[in-house]
Amino acid sequence: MEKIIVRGGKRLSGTVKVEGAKNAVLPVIAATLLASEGKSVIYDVPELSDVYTISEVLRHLQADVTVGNNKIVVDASGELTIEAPFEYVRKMRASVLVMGPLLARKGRARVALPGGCAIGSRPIDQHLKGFEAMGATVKIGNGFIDAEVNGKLRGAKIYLDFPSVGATENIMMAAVLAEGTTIIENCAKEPEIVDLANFLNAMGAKVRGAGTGTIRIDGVTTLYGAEHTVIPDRIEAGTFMIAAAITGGNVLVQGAVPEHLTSLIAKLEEMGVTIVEEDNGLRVIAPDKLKAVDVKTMPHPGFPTDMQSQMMALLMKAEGTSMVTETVFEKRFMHVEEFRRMNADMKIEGRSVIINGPCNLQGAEVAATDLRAAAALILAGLAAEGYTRVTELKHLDRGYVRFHEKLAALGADIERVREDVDTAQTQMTDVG
Ligand SMILES: CC(=O)N[C@H]1[C@@H](OP(=O)(O)OP(=O)(O)OC[C@H]2O[C@@H](n3ccc(=O)[nH]c3=O)[C@H](O)[C@@H]2O)O[C@H](CO)[C@@H](O)[C@@H]1O
Ligand SMILES: C=C(OP(=O)(O)O)C(=O)O
Repeated sequence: MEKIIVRGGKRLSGTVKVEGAKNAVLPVIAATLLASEGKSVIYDVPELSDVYTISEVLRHLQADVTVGNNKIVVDASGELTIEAPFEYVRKMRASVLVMGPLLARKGRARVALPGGCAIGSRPIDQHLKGFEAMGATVKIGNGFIDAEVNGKLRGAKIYLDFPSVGATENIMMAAVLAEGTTIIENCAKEPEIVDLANFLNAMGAKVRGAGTGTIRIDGVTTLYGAEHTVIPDRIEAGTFMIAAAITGGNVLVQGAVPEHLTSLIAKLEEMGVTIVEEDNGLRVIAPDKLKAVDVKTMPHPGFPTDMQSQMMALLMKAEGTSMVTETVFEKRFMHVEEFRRMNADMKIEGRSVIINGPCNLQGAEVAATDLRAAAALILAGLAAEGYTRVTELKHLDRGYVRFHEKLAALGADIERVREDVDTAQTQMTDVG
């Protein structure tokens, strides 16, 4: 079993470079399926297990995919198949993003129904509502979603009940090759939506309004392979900003885009952290004492749910009572029990968590329950007394490239080890 072992108490300093964004590259890779002519070349692709999973999905659909050196080349100009099986969807829910492109290009898509998720039920009804509005028939049975359109998809006016990131992306990708105009209202405004729109437009699509609450798409007949550089990962950047703040450090997060991080910057400043915009990123300088604040997750430009658990780690070190309210996902608080194993003083009240800081954090053996919880437990470990051992690293590898190496380069006492269950006790003693 692999573990990250971190000994708390080191002040981080230096420079860390942010990778291309996981949540931008996955829809962009799905969108390469729309090109019936030419190859797409995507740059700044992070080396993450999710990138390998979506690449496998595309290969399964008969696209020609080459991944390496932070670049991915996709040739989808040949005959594509239409089915994304459960073995991929179970590893990564974002596999459902091939549905829009397949419907647009092939008139049919068959995608395994995503199963349960540690952060709450995650239906895709808004994606399907959009496809139906464009003329598709959607059937669910035997663990699959089958969508089919007689002829071509037709442009439609679609109002989303919630500004879902995935539904906005899937509907955009379906609409670019539809007949006529599609208008998506109450759509998501995340920077990753803008990145996808830029890539689609580079392929020859006509998408306007990305980044606002209404997107308008005029369908075109053909899309072509294009080149694109993925935006920097604002969640990875935010995670390193918190690493600096939680260790009393001074770190330059290279590649962090201030406009993508306004809510996090505002909250960190409220806590007393100094944030300086430099030419190539954000410098984060921790104060002597952190102040408690309340945080509520919201769709962009609100505070991102993908930063909620890392922020909770930081609030455990702040003086006073903080409240974190999660409004985007149903139950994204699995990390609370793990924080408690580290002596955190916090309790769940409905959709909120009350944190009484500063907590005297102690190292413990803890298990990552989802991707961001993995990062948050390591952050807590940086500020805890003694050794913290974090397991279930498959979650971390979905979204962070060489996380422990980057932290070690900033001065953290951290290593990633493989421990057999039988010898775990001995080795833990050795390390600890
Ligand atoms: C690969 C990727 O980009 N993942 C991100 C994306 O996930 P994802 O695209 O899955 O998130 P959504 O914005 O769709 O989901 C937000 C909320 O809407 C609900 N919902 C969504 C679709 C739908 O058809 N019906 C419905 O009820 C979900 O259950 C959830 O409660 O945005 C989330 C919200 O910022 C982030 O946490 C994820 O990291
Ligand atoms: C929840 C996340 O990703 P996904 O939607 O791929 O599960 C995340 O990036 O934190």
